[in-house]
Amino acid sequence: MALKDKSLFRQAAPVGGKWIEATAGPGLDVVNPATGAVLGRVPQLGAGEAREAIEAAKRAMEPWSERTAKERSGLLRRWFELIMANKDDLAEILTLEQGKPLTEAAGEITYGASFVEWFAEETRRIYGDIIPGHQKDKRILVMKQPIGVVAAITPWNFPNAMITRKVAPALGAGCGVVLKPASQTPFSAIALAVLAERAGIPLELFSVITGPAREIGGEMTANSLVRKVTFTGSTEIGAELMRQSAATIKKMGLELGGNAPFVVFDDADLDAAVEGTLISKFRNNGQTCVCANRIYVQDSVFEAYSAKLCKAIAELKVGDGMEPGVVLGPLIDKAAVEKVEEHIADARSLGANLMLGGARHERGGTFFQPTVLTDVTADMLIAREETFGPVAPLFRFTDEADVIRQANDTEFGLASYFYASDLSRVFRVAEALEYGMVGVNTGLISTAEAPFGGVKASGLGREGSRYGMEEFLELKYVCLSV
Ligand SMILES: NC(=O)C1=CN([C@@H]2O[C@H](COP(=O)(O)OP(=O)(O)OC[C@H]3O[C@@H](n4cnc5c(N)ncnc54)[C@H](OP(=O)(O)O)[C@@H]3O)[C@@H](O)[C@H]2O)C=CC1
Ligand SMILES: O=C(O)[C@H](O)CS(=O)(=O)O
Repeated sequence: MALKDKSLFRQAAPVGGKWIEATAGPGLDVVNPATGAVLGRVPQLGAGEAREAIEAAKRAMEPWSERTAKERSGLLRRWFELIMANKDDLAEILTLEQGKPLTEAAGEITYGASFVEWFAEETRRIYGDIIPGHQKDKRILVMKQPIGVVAAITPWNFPNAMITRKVAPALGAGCGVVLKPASQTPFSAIALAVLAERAGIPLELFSVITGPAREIGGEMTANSLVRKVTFTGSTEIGAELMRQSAATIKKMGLELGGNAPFVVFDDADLDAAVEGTLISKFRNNGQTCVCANRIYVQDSVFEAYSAKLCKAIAELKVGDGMEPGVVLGPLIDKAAVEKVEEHIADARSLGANLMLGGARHERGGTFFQPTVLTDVTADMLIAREETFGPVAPLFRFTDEADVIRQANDTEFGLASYFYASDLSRVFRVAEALEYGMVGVNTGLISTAEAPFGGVKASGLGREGSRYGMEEFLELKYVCLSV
């Protein structure tokens, strides 16, 4: 690891304002998915440290929320500036622990920092209301106040941005945060805490608890000081956390699984559609919850689109994310490879044809060939489950009403995409798709300015945009008799 600032790679975790070193007790190894080499160790913490962190965050919240919005905003801005100033180091740490190519990791750091920048600005615009009274002597005030201690649990696929997308608005709202990052990618979270402390944000407000998820999550969901649980990950775990949180009536923010349709109509710009497919399907090697998971192509353009797509995919370089020119890194682990293989085998056994790839890459390990399947049908696993890998399954369709029905035929509702030119079709289809987000003639929709989130089994709430700040606030109605 050739960091400019070696203090950013810290084998320790901040708990309630104190750093606990990995060498101080039992630790957890963190492995580079591209090589299998151990990168370093983090402390193995548990319910006790989670409780300590929650209590410290509660104590620190009072003076923190009493600071002016301008003061909190200024400290978040400073954190943003430090993240951007250390982008290269943060990107290297991210690539080494998660596997994505260095250029893509740098893009994630910029994307993650944009949430800190955005919520530094939103912090100063947490407006309340004064509503005309219902009686002559009454005045109605609506105040917005910090919800309380926030517990955040984040996944391995975006180990920087999924953290800033939660921690920045929570701190801006005046809350304290206790974070459990994914075990495969804790160093990106720890580096963010190093920089938050350096920016002047009190460390008691931002703890990182590394260790067994179920034990730590159990404390987070049971502890009554935690008033908000914000989670990004699988639908299965999101539902479990919701059940566990019910006893203490916590507000839930759930960014869960997806099964995004990507529809190419006969009036689409096919070159743009291929470009959109590459970014939507192969970003992070297909390991994002908003990746195109089912690609529907209208009959009359199927041959032209699929030929263009295969030509473009064949040029994608597979390799270690630290190598120049690599576009597709390794999958996160062996289980991810096995799920991709299961989806391909199942589809082919039910009649799908292999147009490109289809097997483990010659590099070995968890590298996989980018793959295109045709003649895919709704009865295949790949149509019903999120693949979370570099497989593009192509479906044919005839008419608009039919493809909308197919696109909506899933319990998920996170992201969806379609390419078309006719304006009335654009509005018809965008309004008919049952998803939290719709990309029209684009395969990349994620940005701090917009509300990110899903419906149905894809979750609750929104992150980013002005809506993302509301998730960490409570409304207080004051009825004033004057
Ligand atoms: N909607 C969205 O924005 C996103 C959704 N996802 C979805 O998540 C899945 C892939 O991510 P993956 O990380 O495997 O998902 P998981 O749900 O397995 O893990 C996500 C996080 O939850 C933790 N966790 C796991 N089990 C528990 C538990 N019982 N109690 C508390 N915390 C727990 C994990 O910790 P540990 O690492 O220690 O196991 C990790 O930090 C896919 O379905 C994907 O679609 C992923 C990213 C974004
Ligand atoms: O974890 C994910 O998949 C992210 O939410 C996707 S995005 O925000 O980077 O698009």
